[in-house]
Amino acid sequence: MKTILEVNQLSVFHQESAHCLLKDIHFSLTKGQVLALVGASGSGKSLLAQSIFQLLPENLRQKGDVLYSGRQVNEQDRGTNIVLIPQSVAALDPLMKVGKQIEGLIQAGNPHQMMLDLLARLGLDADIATRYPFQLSGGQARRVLAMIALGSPANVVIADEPTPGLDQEAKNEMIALLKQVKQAGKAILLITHDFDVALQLADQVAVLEQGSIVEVADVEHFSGEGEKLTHPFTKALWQSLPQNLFKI
Ligand SMILES: Nc1ncnc2c1ncn2[C@@H]1O[C@H](COP(=O)(O)OP(=O)(O)OP(=O)(O)O)[C@@H](O)[C@H]1O
Ligand code: NI
Repeated sequence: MKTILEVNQLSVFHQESAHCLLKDIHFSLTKGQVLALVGASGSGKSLLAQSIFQLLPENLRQKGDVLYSGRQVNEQDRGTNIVLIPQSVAALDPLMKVGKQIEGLIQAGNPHQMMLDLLARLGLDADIATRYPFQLSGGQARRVLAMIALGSPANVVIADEPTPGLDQEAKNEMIALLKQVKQAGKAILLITHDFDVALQLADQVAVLEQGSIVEVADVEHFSGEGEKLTHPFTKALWQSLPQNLFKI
């Protein structure tokens, strides 16, 4: 299978103190592959997403390689080849109506109709399109962010926490949409706290601890009592699922 995103020896550090926040990260993604990235709050998940996207905060620097189709990622790749569903809903443009923001990214067919179809598929009223971001609830804003990314032509989708704030129905709809994105042959890096979501979508799960990937496990290895998993954090995640609680 052809690799479309490759991350090699990627490190992120403070510009001034050289303190390392991500250390020697490497993984690759092929078409139609979903890699879930899990880890405690503050372990570096969002920084990894931002560094792949080459959009780190100003006081941080990165070194190492991020390759799209075998060449270094550049600014033009953002939003065209690689798209980010950001963790913060502040990423929406506060001065532009929501419908226009979605339509702006849909390049094929009839953008207005596709925008309305996507709204309906995510269980959102059509009148959402005429509102400004501040007039949306947190869960609505999150779904709109996902729509913007899913409507884009990019081959690589980085989803930074796509499900918090969603009720079960909206969460299932988001999972179904991401499954369609996978089936369309796009690669997804799925950052999530919701381990159940990771297991429903991912081919592999990477575990980040204090800036390092400590294990990459095939999703099939999450079975039984987790004997095929190597790292204690990965085992603890598996054992903490409601269906496994009675076993420990
Ligand atoms: N601009 C910055 N300057 C200095 N340190 C930062 C900066 N941004 C993030 N950090 C630190 O880097 C570490 C990783 O942050 P990051 O946002 O990637 O965590 P995360 O795994 O996404 O957490 P969460 O699950 O809460 O979203 C944290 O310790 C954070 O305080
Ligand atoms: Ni984060």
